[in-house]
Amino acid sequence: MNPQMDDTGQKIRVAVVGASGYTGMELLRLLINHPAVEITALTSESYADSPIEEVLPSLFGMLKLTCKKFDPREVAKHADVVFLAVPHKTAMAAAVELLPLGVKVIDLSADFRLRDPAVYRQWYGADHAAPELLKEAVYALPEFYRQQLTTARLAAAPGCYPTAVLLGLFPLLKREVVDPCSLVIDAISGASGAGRKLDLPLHFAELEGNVKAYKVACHRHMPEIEQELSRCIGRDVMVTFTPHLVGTVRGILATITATLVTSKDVKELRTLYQSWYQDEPFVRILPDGRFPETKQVRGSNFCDIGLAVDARTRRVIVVVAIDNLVKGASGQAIQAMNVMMGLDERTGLRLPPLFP
Ligand SMILES: NC(=O)C1=CN([C@@H]2O[C@H](COP(=O)(O)OP(=O)(O)OC[C@H]3O[C@@H](n4cnc5c(N)ncnc54)[C@H](OP(=O)(O)O)[C@@H]3O)[C@@H](O)[C@H]2O)C=CC1
Ligand SMILES: CC(=O)N[C@@H](CCC(=O)OP(=O)(O)O)C(=O)O
Repeated sequence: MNPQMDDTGQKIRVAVVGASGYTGMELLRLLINHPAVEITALTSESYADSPIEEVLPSLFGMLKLTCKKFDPREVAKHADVVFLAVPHKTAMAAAVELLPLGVKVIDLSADFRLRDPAVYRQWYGADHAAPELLKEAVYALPEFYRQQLTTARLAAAPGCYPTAVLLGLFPLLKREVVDPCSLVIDAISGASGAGRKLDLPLHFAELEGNVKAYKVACHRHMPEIEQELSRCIGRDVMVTFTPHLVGTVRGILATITATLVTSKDVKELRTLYQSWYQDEPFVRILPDGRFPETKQVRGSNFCDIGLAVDARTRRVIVVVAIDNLVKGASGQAIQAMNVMMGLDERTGLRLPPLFP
């Protein structure tokens, strides 16, 4: 098959719901260069009837489309695939309206990530609008659910922190190299992880020069991480997860520590990771002595992983970096779309990081 077309030889018509936000914007930045895609519809509630190049001046001259208020019939008329880049709770209502109209839906929010509606209610404070769809939705981490994505009509793009943590931990847990009760995760995010909406702690004067822990022991990504780790090894896993906000724009750096239950040295662990991810285009296992940096992945779909072993404490330290808006959101969603539409998974995503 021509890797630049779907199996009918047509361009894939794509709509972005929530085009005015950060992940919507990032979807457009990447999709504009995607050779198999035509962007056909954009929605925004606050900027209805505004040309996108006015809403997002960085796209001036690159995309001649006007944002409309969300109308599922209008969106479905113009699209084969719809990305939902809107807040939790809004996304599930939109998916319920869109799916019967025959489009594929890729949701960037958390609405279809958790499989148990009771867990969703506990962490998101609302009843799920479509619990039956939770069974159908595929958790869109292509490195682990590639096969399921090939036939999916509803994909739930993982959260940004879970993406980094799961890619960093799966090989260790699958190969039973660490004690699953010993997982401690410290992760740092830039402010774009919180979206574009106005919020006092994100004001320049409060954010610049600051680093702080937040939602300590109660972040809603904890159940998402635990769900996927538990599925990975077939028994319940709990983690200690501490997110931090730092005064920068993009990037997540996650440092994961776990107690080794076998006497593996760092060379053996690196070999394990290299073989685990050898066919993965977006996971890079760094060589001995090198550790990931957010600036080395910025603007790209890469997930960089570095490893160390502290022989004194018998703990392994896994450091992971991603760009929260790319591999942590929009790039990953496009990667999932490529799989769902039978395209080469790398299409439109072969971007070197933006450095310095
Ligand atoms: N930022 C990140 O790093 C990541 C974000 N996500 C998830 O992706 C989704 C989008 O996040 P992000 O782009 O950062 O958020 P933003 O706040 O930047 O954008 C949200 C978008 O949704 C629209 N919107 C807001 N409220 C409503 C509503 N009630 N009904 C319809 N549309 C609404 C907004 O604009 P308008 O008012 O113009 O319609 C805007 O286009 C969220 O669910 C978020 O959790 C996931 C992974 C990473
Ligand atoms: C810095 C910051 O505020 N980050 C966000 C993570 C956003 C994200 O990736 O994920 P969701 O789609 O699950 O909202 C937070 O902690 O809520």
